[in-house]
Amino acid sequence: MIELPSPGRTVVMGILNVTTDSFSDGGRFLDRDAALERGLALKRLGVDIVDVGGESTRPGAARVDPDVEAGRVAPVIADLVAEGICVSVDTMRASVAEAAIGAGASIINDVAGGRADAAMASVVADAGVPWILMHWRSAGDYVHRGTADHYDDVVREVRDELMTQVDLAVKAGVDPGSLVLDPGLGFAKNSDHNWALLKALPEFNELGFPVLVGASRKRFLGSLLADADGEPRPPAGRETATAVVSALAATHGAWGVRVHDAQASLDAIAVAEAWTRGAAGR
Ligand SMILES: Nc1nc2ncc(COP(=O)(O)O)nc2c(=O)[nH]1
Repeated sequence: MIELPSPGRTVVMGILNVTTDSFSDGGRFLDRDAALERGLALKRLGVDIVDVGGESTRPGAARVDPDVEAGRVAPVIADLVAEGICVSVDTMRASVAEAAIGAGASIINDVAGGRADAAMASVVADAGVPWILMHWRSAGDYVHRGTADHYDDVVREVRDELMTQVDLAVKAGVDPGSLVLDPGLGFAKNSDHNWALLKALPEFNELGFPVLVGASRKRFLGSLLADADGEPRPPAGRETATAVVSALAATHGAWGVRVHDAQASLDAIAVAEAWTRGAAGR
């Protein structure tokens, strides 16, 4: 069983999108050398995991052929693992997860939480790797990702639906100790849904699984920081808000945060942890 990183503080997962159209960094790291350089830069900054994704999940993104997705991520993963980096693969597809594990990935980050590919659980169980189960009710429904699903009580429903995903994973032979939960901020959820889920982070922690928070540069932060004309803050202007979310996530017990600007969140988490300890040193 491959263990999750546990650095004694909130884990920082640095994002490496090897895609053409991710919402805030699409196309920058499609080149293998550029992707490796980005991964090494993240390692130098001190991230615990580099999360490699080959298919954008932004609203309206076109699906990528599974072979293309695997072809994008596997070589980059192999290069990063060769440098001693802990790598997760961001995919909803069992075939891509299998290729990623073959290339050395040690964590599966699945935005569909197993609901987009019935074969994913057996791939994870056979490989004995940690599996991040993210909540996305309409998993894989890209067309409507930008449209919020209806929730009467988003916290209760997301919590219950995540636990259903846990039950299905365990029934398929996955070790419950290898699971991480993620509320899926922005995945068919509106701003109020996202803020309610963040406020409820302690309730998710009570489920007994590590919780990952993925708020980095997301639209609900842009809406919060809209200008006097109501124009949302663009993605590049959302780094401070992202770092504050990281600090608060750390304060409220998140296992990890998934971010683009690793330095800002590493600094924010260091401040939050010193504050909580009431002392500088660990
Ligand atoms: N576990 C997890 N994975 C994710 N992958 C992609 C995105 C979309 O953001 P990106 O396009 O910046 O990667 N968000 C998440 C998230 O919130 N949680």
